[in-house]
Amino acid sequence: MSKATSIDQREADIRSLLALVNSSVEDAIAAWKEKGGVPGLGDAPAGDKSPSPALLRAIRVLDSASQQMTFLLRPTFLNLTNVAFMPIEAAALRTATEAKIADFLDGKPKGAHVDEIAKKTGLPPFELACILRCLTMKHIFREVSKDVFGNNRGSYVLRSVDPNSAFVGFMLGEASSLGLANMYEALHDPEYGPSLESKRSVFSYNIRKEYPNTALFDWYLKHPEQHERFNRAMTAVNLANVSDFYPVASLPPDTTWCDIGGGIGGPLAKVAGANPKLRLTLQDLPNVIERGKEQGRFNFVPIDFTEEAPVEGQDIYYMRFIVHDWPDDVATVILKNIRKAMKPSSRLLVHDLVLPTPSDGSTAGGTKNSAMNSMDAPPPLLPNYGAGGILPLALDINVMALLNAKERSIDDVVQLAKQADMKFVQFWDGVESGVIELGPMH
Ligand SMILES: C[S@@+](CC[C@H](N)C(=O)[O-])C[C@H]1O[C@@H](n2cnc3c(N)ncnc32)[C@H](O)[C@@H]1O
Repeated sequence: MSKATSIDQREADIRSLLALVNSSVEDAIAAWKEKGGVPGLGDAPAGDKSPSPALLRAIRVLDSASQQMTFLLRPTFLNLTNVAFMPIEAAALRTATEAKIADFLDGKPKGAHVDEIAKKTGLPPFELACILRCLTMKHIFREVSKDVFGNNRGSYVLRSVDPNSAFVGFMLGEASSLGLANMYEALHDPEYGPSLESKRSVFSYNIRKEYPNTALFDWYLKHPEQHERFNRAMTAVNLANVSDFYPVASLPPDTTWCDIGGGIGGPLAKVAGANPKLRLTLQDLPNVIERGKEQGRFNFVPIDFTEEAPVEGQDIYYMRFIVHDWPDDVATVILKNIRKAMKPSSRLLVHDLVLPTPSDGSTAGGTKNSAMNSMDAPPPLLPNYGAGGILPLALDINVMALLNAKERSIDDVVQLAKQADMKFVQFWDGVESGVIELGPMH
């Protein structure tokens, strides 16, 4: 246990946290101004602009400092409810999303009475009012007057045309009810607990009676509606766009860029927007590629990346949120398949959430890179930013539960790359996520 701090030091720490809140708020306002100005509670969200790394950096400090500060000042039981009550908010959000309430409220600036919303959705009015009022406390919907609810910035993205609604549907649908449920029981199970195979995850445990030996992506093949929603959900993931922290715009004309496991083309469309002179290829499973074709304009080549190499001789191979979907043995096979297709100058960009590593001057693959460390939070914040740095750690649990997979540190990826005859070139920091650039070893 750490040595108890003096009362004076504790007060000083809280004031230091408040100073970090103040400075990070100014940084966040400046970052929003770059994108047109700070949004209000009632505004519709501004298009699908990706957050800048500067904004993500400011928010990381703000979340970290404000949540550490309130944790210190709140009674312990109330701190516990912050986590233990999360399923209540999640259930309310799922219900409002499934009922398409944001669609019904669209174009109604004065909102609608809960009785009217209840009639439209087939849900009972008393319960519905409880659900909507709870969500208004989190700035999702607003209560215009007693029992009259309207859309706001938080609810507008729940309209069914918006991929964010698919993301909520996926996370609070199969990811929660089949992925995160019964985690304790699955991890205790003598067959599923110790196994590292994709088809022995918590998700596979929960579906084992109906679908024995089945991993998530195989289950999706039998559930086209959820599969479609999953593919749309991925296009909602709006962290820093790769072109905001990797020099996509300055790549020479006709550079070939192959997005492996690119889904229905969300990330590739942003790459095309940053540099229209690139030659772009989208690869994914055949049925996903068919859906991607509806988005147009790329070279579409189906692939099973666990079985075959991607298109040969590309300048850049790019994978976003792919390596984190697989246990080490399969991830190595995928990297080996890509290595087969690479020419000496090819680069592989592994874009994932990156687990923090200690700031002890350690190296990735023997190459120092000062920008690669995220365990550098200013004290008294936790070195890994605590609440402000939770995303990679939370998603580490999510991919573990769904696929027996994991998020990785830079060194973890470099170790996998070595087994596939690839070496570390550089790390590109996107704050929440990052790109690990790899090249052929020989
Ligand atoms: C987490 S999603 C990421 C999609 C996209 N890269 C993005 O960031 O939005 C994983 C993708 O891997 C694809 N995938 C899964 N197994 C695959 C396989 N064996 N071969 C090719 N693609 C696969 C899925 O269809 C899905 O599009």
